[in-house]
Amino acid sequence: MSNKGWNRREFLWGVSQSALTLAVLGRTSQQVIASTKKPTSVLVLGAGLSGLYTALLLEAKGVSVTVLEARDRIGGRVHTLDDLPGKPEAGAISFGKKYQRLLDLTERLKLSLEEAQPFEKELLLHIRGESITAQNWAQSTANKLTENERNIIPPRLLVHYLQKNNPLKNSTAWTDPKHSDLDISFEKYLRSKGASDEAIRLMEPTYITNGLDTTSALWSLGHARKFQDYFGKPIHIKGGNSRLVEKMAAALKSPVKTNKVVASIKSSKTGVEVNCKDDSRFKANYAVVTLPFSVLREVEIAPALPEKQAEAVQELSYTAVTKIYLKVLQPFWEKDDYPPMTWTDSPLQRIIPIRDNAEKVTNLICWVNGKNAQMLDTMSTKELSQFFNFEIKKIRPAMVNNVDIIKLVSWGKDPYAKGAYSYFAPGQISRFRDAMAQPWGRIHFAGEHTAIASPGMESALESAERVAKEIFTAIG
Ligand SMILES: Cc1cc2nc3c(=O)[nH]c(=O)nc-3n(C[C@H](O)[C@H](O)[C@H](O)COP(=O)(O)OP(=O)(O)OC[C@H]3O[C@@H](n4cnc5c(N)ncnc54)[C@H](O)[C@@H]3O)c2cc1C
Repeated sequence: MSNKGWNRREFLWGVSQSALTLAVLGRTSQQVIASTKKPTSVLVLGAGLSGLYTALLLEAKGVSVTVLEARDRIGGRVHTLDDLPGKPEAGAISFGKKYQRLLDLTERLKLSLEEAQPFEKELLLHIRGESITAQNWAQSTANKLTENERNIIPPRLLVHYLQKNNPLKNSTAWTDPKHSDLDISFEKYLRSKGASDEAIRLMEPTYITNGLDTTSALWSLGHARKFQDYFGKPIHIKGGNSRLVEKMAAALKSPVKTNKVVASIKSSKTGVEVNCKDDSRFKANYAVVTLPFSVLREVEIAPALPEKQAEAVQELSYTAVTKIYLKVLQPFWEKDDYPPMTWTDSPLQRIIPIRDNAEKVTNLICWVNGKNAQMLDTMSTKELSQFFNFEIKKIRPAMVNNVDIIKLVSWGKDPYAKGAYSYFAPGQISRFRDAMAQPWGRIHFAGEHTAIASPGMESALESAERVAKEIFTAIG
């Protein structure tokens, strides 16, 4: 996992001089191939951000790369819904000015950035069956928080507890064994910092995991530190984040092979063999696996992974996220005179407006995380639609008949993601962190779940750089 002997700038300079630039500027790729010491081939499994960036980095040094992707589209958890008004994102939405790798890539690929929609300042709270404006929250009878907490609106409680006195001073500190005493239940940690039962109840549903009790406090603090260090004003790629992965794929010498669902990976002394569900077979000197562990656990790996790594593949947690995209038929907020955004302690959790550049609401997303998302995932589309209408009648009657469900996206049910983001349960950082991304024979591992320092999309790119260095070292 270390970057010993590598200077990131030199490494990227190598890239800027070769595949990306050549492909993007249309120069011949022969010069790149000429720089290879020995002919080496690599199978990259998965065409998400980490797989595509790995492939570009390897091609830049003359490695012959084949990318295998299960879906009929590239990008994985970067997916702009081009078929919906306003082109909302199904996956990654925004990033910050310190996502250096992502910013370098967008510059090289001549993509434009623009400010992403900021978080809504005004919102309607619907708590314990009552509708309350944020301004009236502190005095509301539905507010059962303690004296120390009652001035904080429920969506800000987590920020309050996570950013106040975060013991992790930088974005890699969560991997330092000196903090392993924090690898305990996040709920227990929050209680030790004074969080009341009611604060726990309100924080639980919308947190970015499936439960406060089943999440490591160390992971949560590390995640909070990374976001604090990396984010700032949210930005995104003009026209949608899928434009980035599309351009990355187009810059590859060999097109991504889509509809290739990897079923088994074998590593031997001389190379790797990958078999896909359509019975196609691919051989190369090395494989880079970027599949989320939630999916990799169904792929046969031979020889079997070492015990701890195998446990990590089986047990790493992934957050269920279900998004219900809504078309606005009538501006219902003009009827009830509340802001368009709703935050509630009932199962629909958050209904967030999507705005165009003129701030006009184009549509809405009902964004549900964790256990509530898992509950929605058990429903048929018809049942979910009935449940949604039943719930909005209670939380926002003005919405009834004034919004229409136009799309459902469930990352939990997605067969090639099985969750939106990885996270560690209590005790898992100490058990798995060092073992989980170790190369096994000729199989190497990348993907957001294997990164250390950076969050979100940047973490996928961080992992690609690390794995490309591993392969270059292995080639010699
Ligand atoms: C709802 C949501 C919101 C997010 N918001 C943000 C945000 O605002 N900012 C941010 O920075 N990040 C955000 N992220 C996180 C970001 O999208 C991910 O960290 C990043 O895209 C992960 O890239 P990856 O390459 O590691 O994984 P993936 O993108 O999942 O790539 C893995 C690839 O492997 C493929 N695959 C799976 N199984 C197989 C198989 N058997 N055979 C072959 N291929 C297979 C998949 O189809 C996929 O293309 C969000 C993610 C989600 C889901």
